[in-house]
Amino acid sequence: MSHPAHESETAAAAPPLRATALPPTTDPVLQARGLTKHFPVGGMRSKSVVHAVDGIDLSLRGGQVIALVGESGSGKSTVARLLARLYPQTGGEVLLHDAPVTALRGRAFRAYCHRVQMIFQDPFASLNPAKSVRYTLTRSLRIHQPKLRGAKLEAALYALLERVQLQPERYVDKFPHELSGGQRQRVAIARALAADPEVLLADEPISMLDVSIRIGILNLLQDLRDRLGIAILYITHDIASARYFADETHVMYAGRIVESGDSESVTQQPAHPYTQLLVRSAPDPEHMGGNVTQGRGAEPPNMVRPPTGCRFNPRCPFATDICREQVPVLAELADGHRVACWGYADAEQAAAAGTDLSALPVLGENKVEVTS
Ligand SMILES: Nc1ncnc2c1ncn2[C@@H]1O[C@H](COP(=O)(O)OP(=O)(O)OP(=O)(O)O)[C@@H](O)[C@H]1O
Repeated sequence: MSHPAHESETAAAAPPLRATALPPTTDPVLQARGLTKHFPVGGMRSKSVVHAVDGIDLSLRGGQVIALVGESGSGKSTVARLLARLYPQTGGEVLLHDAPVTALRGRAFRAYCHRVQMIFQDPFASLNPAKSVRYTLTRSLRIHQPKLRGAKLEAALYALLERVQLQPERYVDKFPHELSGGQRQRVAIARALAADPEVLLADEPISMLDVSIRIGILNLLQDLRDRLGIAILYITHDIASARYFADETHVMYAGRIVESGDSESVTQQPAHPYTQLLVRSAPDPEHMGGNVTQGRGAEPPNMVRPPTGCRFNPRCPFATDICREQVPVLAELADGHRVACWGYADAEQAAAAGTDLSALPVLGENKVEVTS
């Protein structure tokens, strides 16, 4: 049996798949507006639901990476699956180039899949172990570009492998068991690229890989963003990798986005007490991918009966009555840096909520950082 080649042996030139790269765009390619998913639980007679995602807004532009960060169970994968149309939403909408997307099957769904592709966490499970790289990629090319035949199909196959920095002659006839984890993830990415997509939804694409090769996969995705102008949604529990890789970071807690903005601001001046906790719990950026701790004495929230008001309030050392009673308003801290926390509300927002500034938690101007 041949052994997986070392990751460093895989580098190959990476010419653009398209003749010309798409320039970064200002108009959103893919948007979520008020996206909500409640999963029924407890059998047919039960009215209980898991509040997996509640009212998420996201806007992905071409040539942009957005990270969706949060601990396990916060709803990140559900957002990605809703955007991939793997199941219907309970509320809100998905828009592609401003047009609502409704199809979950049929021709319209297939057309959507050309534009929006998903990469999964586990490259070991996502490739058929009985099929060679050639078979897997050729099949995907045939599905998405049925007019390709003969030499043109072979050229497209080689271009795909080069695009993911695998030397075609060396890897085209390999089987998954002959590849390292990183090489398999590259093949999975190549399969997604066969559709020539505008958007990649990457659900924890490095979390199952050796620490030493994670950076290589993120660099590859960055290259796809830069050269092809692909929009990437990067799902991760690792806020350190979001800082390194993403243009914008959105922090999710218990089905809601609690903070968003450019990655540097969100990770270097975290405002929400939960983001502060994430940043403090993050591993050394040199060793991307550590698990987020739950915080001191903290319980993950019950998603069937989530806490009222701010869902983080049972874990928040600053919480006051208003945090337990009312969903926080969105406060704009700086250009595009937003936080859903009563500690940053202004007098007008406090008055609209029927209270005054003295009833709000002491954050914002008097910010105290969470240290556990
Ligand atoms: N098909 C389903 N049926 C019922 N509940 C579900 C289903 N899928 C997800 N959930 C629940 O929805 C919540 C959000 O799950 P989700 O997988 O989106 O979180 P996540 O942030 O991606 O977590 P992880 O990092 O562990 O994948 C969890 O409470 C989960 O148990």
